[in-house]
Amino acid sequence: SCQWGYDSDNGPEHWHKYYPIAKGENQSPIEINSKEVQHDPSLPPWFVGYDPGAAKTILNNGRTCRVVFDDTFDRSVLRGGPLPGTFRLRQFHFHWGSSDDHGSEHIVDGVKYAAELHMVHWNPKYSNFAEALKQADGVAVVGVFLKVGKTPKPEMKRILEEIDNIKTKGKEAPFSNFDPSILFPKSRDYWTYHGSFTTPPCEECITWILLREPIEVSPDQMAKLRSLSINAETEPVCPMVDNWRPPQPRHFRMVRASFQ
Ligand SMILES: NS(=O)(=O)c1ccc(C(=O)NCC(F)(F)F)cc1
Ligand SMILES: [Zn+2]
Repeated sequence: SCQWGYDSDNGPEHWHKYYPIAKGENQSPIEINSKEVQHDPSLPPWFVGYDPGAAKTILNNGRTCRVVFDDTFDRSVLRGGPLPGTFRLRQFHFHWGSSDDHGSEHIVDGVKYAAELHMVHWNPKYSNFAEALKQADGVAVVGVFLKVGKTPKPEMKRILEEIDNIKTKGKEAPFSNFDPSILFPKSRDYWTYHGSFTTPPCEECITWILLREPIEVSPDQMAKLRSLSINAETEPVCPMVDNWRPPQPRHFRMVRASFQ
């Protein structure tokens, strides 16, 4: 059936059968090779104005851990950088590996990070997210790499504390008063290119803003993320790990850097 996933029988190599765009020319993720990146001095800085009160719930949807925000008005927004106008924060989620040496979706000069955080925003010039994802300029995702080091990221604590309440598919818990910009690294340097959802329906609607500087988390924090399960409560335990899509062909796309 159409239940896509990351296993050998429903994973990225199968997605095109139900979502033909998965074989498109603007798919994500991609490999970023610094040598082929074009520094664009005209790229402005990006800004966020997030209202902590917009945070609503944290859920396990059987494929990732997602935090959802109220996006019924311009309450938490992203603007600047390569974007035309302001984009509304809708949710953020993660992709990670079964061990610290892989797990990110984008790969930078051959480096695979342990995980990748995606902050998903949509263009309110379209009436809703479902409409926006059909447009080339409909969605903007800020990607942040997670690397494993000795120092835990204190700002990840609240998210990881909720993991025990959303262990299995379909579990949801209230998640309020959270400004996700505390998860950003110090530097605002970024790469940007046009791409797609990295999961079905793989729509080519995303302006990617990938931050160059990773955030550092501890081994225990990564282990906490890996303690999530993809199964429902009543089903056999199946760890939620390796929920990443491998890099897709870049084709004729330019990757621009905001930095030299
Ligand atoms: N991994 S990613 O590219 O940031 C990414 C971001 C958002 C969605 C999403 O909203 N899927 C649900 C929808 F839209 F109904 F299909 C999928 C992937
Ligand atoms: Zn994602």
